[in-house]
Amino acid sequence: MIVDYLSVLGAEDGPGGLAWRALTSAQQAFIKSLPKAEVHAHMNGCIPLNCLQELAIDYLANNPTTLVDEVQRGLAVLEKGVVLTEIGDFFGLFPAIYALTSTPAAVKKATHAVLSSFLSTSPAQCEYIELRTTPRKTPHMTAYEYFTTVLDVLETFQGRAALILSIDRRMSIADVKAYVQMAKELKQAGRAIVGVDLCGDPLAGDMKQFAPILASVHDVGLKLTVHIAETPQNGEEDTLALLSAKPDRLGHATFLTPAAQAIVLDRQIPVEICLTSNVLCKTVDSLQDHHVSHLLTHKHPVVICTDDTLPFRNSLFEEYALLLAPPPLGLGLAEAEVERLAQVGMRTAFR
Ligand SMILES: CNc1ncnc2c1ncn2[C@@H]1O[C@H](COP(=O)(O)O)[C@@H](O)[C@H]1O
Repeated sequence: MIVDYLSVLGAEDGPGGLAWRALTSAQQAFIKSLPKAEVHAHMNGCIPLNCLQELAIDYLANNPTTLVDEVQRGLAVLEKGVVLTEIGDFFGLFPAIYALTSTPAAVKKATHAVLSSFLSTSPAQCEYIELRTTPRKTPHMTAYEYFTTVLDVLETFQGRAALILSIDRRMSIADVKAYVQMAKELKQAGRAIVGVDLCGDPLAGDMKQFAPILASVHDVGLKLTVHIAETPQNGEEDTLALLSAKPDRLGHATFLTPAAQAIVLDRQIPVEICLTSNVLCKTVDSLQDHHVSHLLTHKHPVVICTDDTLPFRNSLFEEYALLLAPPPLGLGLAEAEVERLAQVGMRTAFR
């Protein structure tokens, strides 16, 4: 049975909210008690809505003309709840969010709010988070200032958080080289950066050109994770090029071809699984059809993550509820299996 989320969703509910409420209080307590790691969370995709609304008040007061319509439209969509026809619609949400995080003060506030939403709730959503973000130049700061502002705030969480630098598939090769170099220098300077990610529009960029640059992060002890085979249009060439960079984890890995899948299973490359994200972006037909089940039958390492809590309105507790709740709201896994997956998550962290 496929759940028709649109007909059952309340303003605050995603698939995970429904799964969470289908659990007994003992099961909810069990999920809360598990030590967990969040390793696939995009900073600008995880800003709590109330923080974004506060940033919008400042922004609209200080920018009487620039992008006001776009920001108001974007905020209205996020407030109402995002409904996506396909994954391409998702990337259209970010210009409004980016307008609101374009000064160092706004970035500081947003970073603190994101990390607090994972680490400072009671109980915390996770013990440890690897947050990722894309260096971004704005009229108010350089990409280096943006990235180190996030890093400065993150380091105040003292070992409970580390940063991954995201490379966007839409970047020029010159930018990819420059940002990979930035990541290496920050790592060598002893900052709390543990890896590099590849993300963004799944169909942009020539991955054959990106792969050797991405692979070079290993030279300084950084780890590599790549969004891979996220859509059916990602061909085998694209996927194999990314695998040639020897990634240490994979994001999504939804549409691996048999040849790619053989490599992933053979090398035991852990896969970051974002159930709500995949269901709402419609890259999987339903939770029951999600590729995580296939990976689990192969006892392949997977780590359960949130991806973008702002548009998807999910939490790490709810993602775990999707594992435990009985079908069709969840996958109906046994508690021992859910606990094992939480442990895999802690082990696959890059720290
Ligand atoms: C749904 N799955 C996804 N697939 C691919 N890229 C994604 C993504 N979710 C988020 N991003 C990437 O992360 C950026 C926002 O965070 P940062 O500005 O980096 O902090 C988006 O612009 C997109 O490039």
